[in-house]
Amino acid sequence: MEALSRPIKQTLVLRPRTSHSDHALLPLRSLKNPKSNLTRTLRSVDAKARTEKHVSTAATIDYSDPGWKEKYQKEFEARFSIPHITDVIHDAVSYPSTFCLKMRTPLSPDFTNGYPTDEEWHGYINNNDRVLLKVIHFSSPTSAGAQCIDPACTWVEQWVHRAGPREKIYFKPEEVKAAIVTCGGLCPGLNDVIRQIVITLEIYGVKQIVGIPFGYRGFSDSSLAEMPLSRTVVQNIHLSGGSLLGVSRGGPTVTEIVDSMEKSGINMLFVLGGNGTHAGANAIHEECRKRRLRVAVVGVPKTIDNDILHMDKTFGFDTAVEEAQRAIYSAYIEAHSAYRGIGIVKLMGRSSGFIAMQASLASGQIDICLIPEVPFNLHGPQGVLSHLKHLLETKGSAVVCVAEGAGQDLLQKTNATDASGNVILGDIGAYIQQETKKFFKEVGVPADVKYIDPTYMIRAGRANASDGILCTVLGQNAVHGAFAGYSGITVGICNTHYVYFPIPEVITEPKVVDPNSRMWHRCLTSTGQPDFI
Ligand SMILES: Nc1ncnc2c1ncn2[C@@H]1O[C@H](COP(=O)(O)OP(=O)(O)O)[C@@H](O)[C@H]1O
Ligand SMILES: O=P(O)(O)OC[C@H]1O[C@](O)(COP(=O)(O)O)[C@@H](O)[C@@H]1O
Ligand SMILES: [Mg+2]
Repeated sequence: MEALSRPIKQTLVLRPRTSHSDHALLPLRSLKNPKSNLTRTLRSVDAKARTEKHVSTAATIDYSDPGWKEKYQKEFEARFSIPHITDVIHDAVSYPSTFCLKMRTPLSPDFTNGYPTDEEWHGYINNNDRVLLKVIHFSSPTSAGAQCIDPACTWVEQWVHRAGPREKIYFKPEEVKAAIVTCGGLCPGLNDVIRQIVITLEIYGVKQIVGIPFGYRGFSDSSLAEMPLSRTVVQNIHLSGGSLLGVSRGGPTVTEIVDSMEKSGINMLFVLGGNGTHAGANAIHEECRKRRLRVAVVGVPKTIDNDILHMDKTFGFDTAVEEAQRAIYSAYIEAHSAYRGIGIVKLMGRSSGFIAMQASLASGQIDICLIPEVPFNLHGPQGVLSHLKHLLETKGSAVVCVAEGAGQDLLQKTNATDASGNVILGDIGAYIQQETKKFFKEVGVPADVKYIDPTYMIRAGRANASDGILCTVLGQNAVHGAFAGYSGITVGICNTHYVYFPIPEVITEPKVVDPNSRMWHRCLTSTGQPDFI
């Protein structure tokens, strides 16, 4: 039995998927052997491409083979095909959907008279609908932010599955017991997603909906009872931050979780969380398959850091950037009002600097933005401290925005981890504050240094309007995905369209800021900072 609190890389088994007959795009049908060497090679090529912008894959793909592009696209289709309960439960039958916005009168409680309306309604998603994952045709590997598959940066179409309600569903609503669990740290919007999942489940006709208290822990702790949920219970929960259900890190084993689900009769599980939670969700999905349970496990990515692969953004991120403005503004006012003032703001971002970068850009008050993806020196003639001295001499004050994962190489490592196995980072903000004070004392010039860490104030807030809408669409699509019979999937927004991804594809590594991207360059233009190397 394996505990849940392990580093993701040890747990993830990237497995082949079989494709459900009516949801494969016809020209790109799954390969007979999706676990071929080519699959593995291309996966690593693609991962490398994400971090290095362009790749030389001559050693792994034979570009002289006129069919290389078609092979790549087939492999891609296999990788991004979404698991379906009929992959293992071959006799699972489908029913006409009970989700039809032409039938908004309350549905009969037991559906004994059959399912609503056979009339044609053009509100469903076809299983073969797809969304393009990449929309830019880079004509050269040197183009800003270019991600290329071959050295010539050829245009290769990469399609992913469109999210939304299907005409056929694989669960009878009266036989569904749906559960929702929220794991990891807080993030604005959790309550909005819970609310939408409950409301949409009720529209399908589900009567048994429960919340699992305090993350995965709620599956094993007998003192924590399931929380019954309904539209009445969730009606106003989005007006508060946090999670109605509570959150936690660490927790029971996958076996314990699935045992508990079986005991309680849960056959739809909605899992709200980040990369760790999704690794857990995928393990639960795999265990359900192993036991041949007719269960749908669907994730909704929750990461304030916006560090999940392939998605335009995750909920809570916009709110975090907006809330960060208040901290930055306070730091600016403190610095500007002091004699030779320096304000330092630390923002969230364990491995990705999206919040720091966007908050810096939005505020226009940041002189130095430091993110995990871009190494920097603090000391020395090119270092941050020398630049701060220059800023005090030329502007009279300065404001620094640092992401929590930045400059970890400058801090002493502790190897400490939290209950989920995440490395506990050193406090880079406090370190910069101390070193700044020390530096100005040593050079014998005054500096008034103020440090603000708004992390928990930001995390605990309620979602802003744009995140509220994102949560609404994601929550609704999670329910549509489960009813359509998909499992081991997560929902996301991709090039402004909503899609389903197989979970492993979005958590192989964190999404990071590309230091060669236009957005990072815009940030540098805005701050006017030099390279600190
Ligand atoms: N590799 C993993 N496999 C299975 N479960 C995991 C894994 N990593 C984390 N978890 C579980 O997922 C939950 C949330 O993980 P955590 O890393 O704290 O937050 P997040 O989901 O936001 O990354 C915890 O209960 C943790 O035990
Ligand atoms: O104090 P906690 O709960 O461990 O959370 C701190 C961490 O949570 C985060 O907000 C991220 O949370 P997740 O791991 O849930 O995405 C980090 O930015 C921060 O380091
Ligand atoms: Mg995480």
